[in-house]
Amino acid sequence: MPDRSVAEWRVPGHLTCEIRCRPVTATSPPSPTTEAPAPDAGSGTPSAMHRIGMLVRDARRHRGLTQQQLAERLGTSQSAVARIEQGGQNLTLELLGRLSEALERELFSVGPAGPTHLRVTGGTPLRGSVVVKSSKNAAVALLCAALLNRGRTTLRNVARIVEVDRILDVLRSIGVSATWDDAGRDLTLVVPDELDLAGIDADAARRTRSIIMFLGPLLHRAPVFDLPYAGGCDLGTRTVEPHMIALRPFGLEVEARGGRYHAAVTTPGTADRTIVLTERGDTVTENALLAAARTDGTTTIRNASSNYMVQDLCLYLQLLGVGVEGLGTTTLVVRGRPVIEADVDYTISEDPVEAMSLLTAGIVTDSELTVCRAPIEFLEIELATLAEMGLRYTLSPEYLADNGHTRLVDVTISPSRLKAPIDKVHPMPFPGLNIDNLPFFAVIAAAATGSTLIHDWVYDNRAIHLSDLTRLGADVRLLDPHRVLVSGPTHWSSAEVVCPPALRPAVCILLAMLAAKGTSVLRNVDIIARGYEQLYERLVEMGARIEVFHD
Ligand SMILES: CC(=O)N[C@H]1[C@@H](OP(=O)(O)OP(=O)(O)OC[C@H]2O[C@@H](n3ccc(=O)[nH]c3=O)[C@H](O)[C@@H]2O)O[C@H](CO)[C@@H](O)[C@@H]1O
Ligand SMILES: C=C(OP(=O)(O)O)C(=O)O
Repeated sequence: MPDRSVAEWRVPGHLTCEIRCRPVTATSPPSPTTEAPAPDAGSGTPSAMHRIGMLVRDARRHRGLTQQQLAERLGTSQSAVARIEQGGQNLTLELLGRLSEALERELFSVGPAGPTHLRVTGGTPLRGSVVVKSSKNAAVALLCAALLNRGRTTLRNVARIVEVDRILDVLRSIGVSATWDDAGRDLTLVVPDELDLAGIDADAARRTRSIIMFLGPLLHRAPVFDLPYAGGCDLGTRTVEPHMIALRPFGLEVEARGGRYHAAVTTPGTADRTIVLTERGDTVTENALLAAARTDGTTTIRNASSNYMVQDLCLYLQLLGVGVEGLGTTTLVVRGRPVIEADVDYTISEDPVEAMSLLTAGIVTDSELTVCRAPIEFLEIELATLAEMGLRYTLSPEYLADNGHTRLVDVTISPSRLKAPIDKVHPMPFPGLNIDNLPFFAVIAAAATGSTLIHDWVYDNRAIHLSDLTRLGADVRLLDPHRVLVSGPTHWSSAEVVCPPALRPAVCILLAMLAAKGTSVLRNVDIIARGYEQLYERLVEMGARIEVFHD
């Protein structure tokens, strides 16, 4: 196999026509009428016509249409629609186009076919330096926060990731204007006087958990509204109850029914309020801040998260003229402004989780590597733990991020002989070890001598995905859904692995492949684009051998 870089693979030699099946979530409305049965997918591999038929049927049901209603939109008969869905109708491109229009969704597109896979030839060190991009989690919070502002919000240095696109799709669907600058880095948002909440892109909304952060801003915009259920990675059940508790003092009552949150808002009774969060969660703190920002009087939020994305949000709210005190602490005091109309520019700060991912890439490949613009305040415990494990690194003098607040450093790591830490590695809300950085310790622990206990008390399903590292030769024992025991050092070996359906574990497998001699294949990597911008290209620039390919 020739050694081709990602850049070369990204220029397709030819275009293929692809029928791209968009998954329909479990919350789709049930099929409302009597209709001809669709082909039985369990009876063998369905033909292309059957697959298209199933795709049409799923899309129709997702829109809540009967076969008869779809037939009317197409100007055909119900029996013709039944034939299409059974795979018994030859489809012209013209008919596929009309179907897409009638179903209001792209059923086919021209481009590289199928999901994205990686071919990774590992076992060689990386070199040079890499710059940390801005954070996914601050970006989604600020996109939701922009809904508060009647003026123009320009967000600078926005990560070009799928999670941002999903929230943008939702914002645009309700009428928000969102325009990238020519370089595609800065985003200008203008919110209309009236939002089209009925037109919300439910498909995009259901793919992200961050849609929950629409509740805080929207309670100022409409007395009743609906939002689709929040979705996201497969990390196990994630509660929304703390959000409901936090938003009740602002007059918001939410009933979850039929795949949607039905929200009703009454005017809060008191001028000032104190909210005690039952969990020190990041998005729940952000939701409380978003609700408080336009509520008259003073809101005190106790047990607030002081994590990086919350700090970015506080800084943006301050720019909007909202009084926010207690930045970086667990008590935030907000003096709301019922009308916010300000033209502001805010530069999103660097992502500590991306920084940790890039450091891990260097550590497990025994590299001399510099990770530039790492937000040190949000990596201190991680680095202290790594120092304890024997990692050799140096830090540049600190400098400020473009938001004027976040402290950055360049971290240079050197090849090190790692040993397991004496105590377990476990996350805590900031200033603890970041919950999203924990999975990377599994890969690092596999490279270290001795046994490391990794305790993910937070997510029911995230640690489970780490057992995929065994496919590459690691000794990872799942003690229970929350605890893995990793014993090293690992003699990594190449393998073919299907990407776990969770962002950080997926990246962990990729990084282990960089450490493994020989050629590995990582299948269905599209989930990585949810939170990382051009990760493969940037690793290739550091000397990694990664090819992107499609079926
Ligand atoms: C868009 C965004 O910003 N996402 C981050 C945010 O999600 P988010 O704020 O949505 O995280 P969740 O509210 O889902 O919290 C994660 C899990 O931790 C539990 N929990 C949380 C705090 C607490 O004090 N006690 C407790 O038990 C929750 O019940 C849940 O099971 O925070 C998570 C935890 O840092 C991160 O993994 C996500 O990347
Ligand atoms: C769990 C994560 O994020 P989200 O809240 O967007 O699912 C993550 O970033 O690893």
